[in-house]
Amino acid sequence: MEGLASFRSLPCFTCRPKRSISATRPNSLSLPSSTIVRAQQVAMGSESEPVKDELKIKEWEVGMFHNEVAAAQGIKIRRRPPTGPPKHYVGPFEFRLENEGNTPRNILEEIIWHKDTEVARWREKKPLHSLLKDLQKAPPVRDFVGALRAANERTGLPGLIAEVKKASPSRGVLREDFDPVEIAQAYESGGAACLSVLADEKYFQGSYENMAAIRNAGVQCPLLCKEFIVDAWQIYYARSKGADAILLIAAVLPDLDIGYMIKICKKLKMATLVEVHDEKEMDRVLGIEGVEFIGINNRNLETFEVDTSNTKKLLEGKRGEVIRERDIIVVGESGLFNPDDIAYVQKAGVKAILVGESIVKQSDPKKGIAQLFGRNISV
Ligand SMILES: O=C(O)c1ccccc1NCC(=O)[C@H](O)[C@H](O)COP(=O)(O)O
Repeated sequence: MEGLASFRSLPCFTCRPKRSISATRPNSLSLPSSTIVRAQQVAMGSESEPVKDELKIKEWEVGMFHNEVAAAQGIKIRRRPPTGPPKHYVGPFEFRLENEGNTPRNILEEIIWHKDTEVARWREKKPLHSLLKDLQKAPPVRDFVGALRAANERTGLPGLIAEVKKASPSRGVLREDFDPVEIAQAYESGGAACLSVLADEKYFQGSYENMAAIRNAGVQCPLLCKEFIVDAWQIYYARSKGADAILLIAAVLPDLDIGYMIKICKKLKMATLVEVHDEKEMDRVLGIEGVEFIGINNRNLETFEVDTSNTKKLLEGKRGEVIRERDIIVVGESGLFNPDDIAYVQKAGVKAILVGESIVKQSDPKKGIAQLFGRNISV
């Protein structure tokens, strides 16, 4: 597998310092090639114990600079707590009182801190050489963006990415009788072009297994692994479970991580949906090589506020022109409930939409799709 040759267990942004990060901290982020070789040995399971320890120390050192690099790009979400284990999110007021130390500043930061430790555990349990074997058995990749374009051309409406989501931090449990395969099948027969499957367990009650079950049940729609990706390992794992696309959140990942992860996805023939929420993130993302597929989230993941005019704002003027020139497919995400909402974001320039709550809550999600669009889009 060609893509695996470039996998490293070290944080990604450290290994391809295209920009002069070291200008701010000499020698801290350019790893010597011997370290990279040893990282590859660890990834392939052929290293000795002292080498493993040395690498862990190196990884920790590099991790300590992550927040610094991210902050330089305007990213407010810190990858790790400044010191010690995280406490739980305590809300904006308490944050002001307590956040001098290790309290996450908002729910997105809490999720990321949890994900960072969770993924480190997964990597220990399933190193790359073991993941490689699973990857060889993965089902063939399906064309996610192609399916959205085809749906858009067929219906004249934005292609639908229908979200299989049991719960969320902002809305709590959306559906008690949650059968992911049944919901996925209903979405498919209702005319969804693609599906988004929540993989996070702690905050969304999702799982990678739900995605594998949907794929193994014969659902034809391409699948987006809706996960908080902080490490390339998750991309390979998602592929091994049948994902055709992954999500990268610009509020969380520095530019070099995004560029590097897009390259991995290309090698795996997967699509990469890069999600932005504000103008600054959109400008950053438009400057990253290889970005072809952008999601505009109308939900502020730090405050939960939803405003569909966000999609319009980010597609106005020069940004919209660049997007059209480059034929980038834009997805309008969150807070879409009825045909007026769809018409609004379509007029703003989206060719696809990502919808969860308004359809997953319906007793018949297939009918939910027809209500969302104001007509049956499956014919
Ligand atoms: O929805 C949340 O509470 C949330 C919290 C933290 C990070 C992400 C979160 N949601 C992800 C999404 O934005 C939505 O699942 C997706 O866009 C669909 O939105 P909706 O149609 O409003 O369910």
